[in-house]
Amino acid sequence: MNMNSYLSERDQNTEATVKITKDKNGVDLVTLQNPRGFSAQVSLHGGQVLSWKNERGEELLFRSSKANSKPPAAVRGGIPICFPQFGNRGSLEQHGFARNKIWEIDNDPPPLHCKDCDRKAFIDMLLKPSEEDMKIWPHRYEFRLRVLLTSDGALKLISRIRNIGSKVFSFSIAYHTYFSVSDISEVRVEGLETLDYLDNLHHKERFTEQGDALTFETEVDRVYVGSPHIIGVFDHEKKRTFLIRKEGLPDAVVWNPWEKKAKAITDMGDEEYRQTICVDGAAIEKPISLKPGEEWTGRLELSALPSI
Ligand SMILES: O=P(O)(O)OC[C@H]1O[C@H](O)[C@H](O)[C@@H](O)[C@@H]1O
Repeated sequence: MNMNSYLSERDQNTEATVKITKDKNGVDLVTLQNPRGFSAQVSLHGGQVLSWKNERGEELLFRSSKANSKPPAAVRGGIPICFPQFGNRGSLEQHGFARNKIWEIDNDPPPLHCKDCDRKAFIDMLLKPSEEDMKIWPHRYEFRLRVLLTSDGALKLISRIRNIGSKVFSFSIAYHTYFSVSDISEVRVEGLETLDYLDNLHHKERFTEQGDALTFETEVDRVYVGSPHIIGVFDHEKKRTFLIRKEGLPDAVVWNPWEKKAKAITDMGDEEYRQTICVDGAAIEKPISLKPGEEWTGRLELSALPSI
């Protein structure tokens, strides 16, 4: 696209919009667009962000060509929400059930302090347990998720989880963010140097990160504990930097399946591991405990910037 057509297209979009359509499985699909032409798509299946595009229409999140979008399958790509369990660290199914459920649109959410919400490119969703769900995880909760596109194109996910039952419960959570990258060999992750991590490839044993920035030459499947509020993912080939800002999410997961694991995964193309890196804001090592009536808030903000 040349600069003139880009500018005239941008000028036409002066308002933030929220559109709700149905996907091929009849599930609501919410499209957010900001005045600059950034867009995001969120499915009520899993409350999952499936797409995030910049003002030039370039996709910033990876989604596998083999992704199965039929509920209750988990969609491989975008930002699946792992709740109330991460991985196999508990008795529930892998990554908990939130990503498999159909969420509802929350038309009347409790007030939320949010400085970017005046531009209206956001959607509120809600997940509550059914009586069937209570047999699997016997806790009464309300999980509210706001997905928001800011006026400069950042994607924010704000979660509020409230204990509305009469017993304490605890949970883990991860925003399992599949970034789209040119090639994994071009990627560097900064902000995790010298931190301790739990290595899922070595029985969750604890190690300390030695090197400088993280680069990839083999499978990586780690939970970095107590990580900083900002992590950077640099893509040298695309000259793009993703910044991950997080609050209330002390840990960070880094995952790339590499070749062998990718071949074993049926909903991922053999070579597609090269086009993605998962870097998640998460709370895993110390599960979050909520007494009756208590609420937890976690915020994730993703921005995509040109590399300097
Ligand atoms: O295949 P999934 O259930 O979506 O999980 C994909 C991956 O998620 C996390 O990164 C885990 O640490 C990995 O062990 C797992 O392979």
